[in-house]
Amino acid sequence: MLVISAGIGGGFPGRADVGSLVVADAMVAADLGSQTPDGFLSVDELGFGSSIVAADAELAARLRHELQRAGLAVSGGTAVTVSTATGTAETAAELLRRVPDAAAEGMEGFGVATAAQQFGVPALELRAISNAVGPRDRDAWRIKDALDALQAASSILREVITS
Ligand SMILES: O=C(O)c1cccc(C(=O)CC[C@H]2O[C@@H](n3cnc4c(=O)[nH]cnc43)[C@H](O)[C@@H]2O)c1
Repeated sequence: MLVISAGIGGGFPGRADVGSLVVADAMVAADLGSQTPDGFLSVDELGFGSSIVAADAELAARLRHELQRAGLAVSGGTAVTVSTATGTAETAAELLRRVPDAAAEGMEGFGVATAAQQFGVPALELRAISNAVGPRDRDAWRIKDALDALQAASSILREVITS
């Protein structure tokens, strides 16, 4: 059994371009914690749990390889999960400070991966990039391009998980 969280997402500039795919190595709840006068403390630092779930490394690597072989642009890195989509350069920079290998941003991945983990089921997160993570520019979102990339990836995904 395998749980896959797939959807559109933001891409960190220089890591994942609009229209490309990210197959995450890890899913991180990047804003789960507490603000303090001295900065953000994660749930890990607070001692309340873990903000990271690792993806199934072997499957993630195989999927990236097959997507590349099919001519699709794909990268790895961490998929951060947030409850407020990033809309400023400052927040994007803060997320990269917290999660230096962040490649994509979405709103569901960590929750899905945590549920899978609780049932002992491996998880993957696949994001097709519709927009850059940074200053909000709704007109620049390319949802159709991202959905086209996701559709192209889905048949390859099916082959990888059934082979
Ligand atoms: O209009 C907006 O500014 C806006 C802000 C947050 C979310 C939305 C959506 O309609 C999409 C939610 C959906 O898409 C994923 N997604 C896509 N890009 C991002 C992003 O840069 N940061 C976080 N989530 C993103 C998300 O996982 C949801 O599934 C519109």
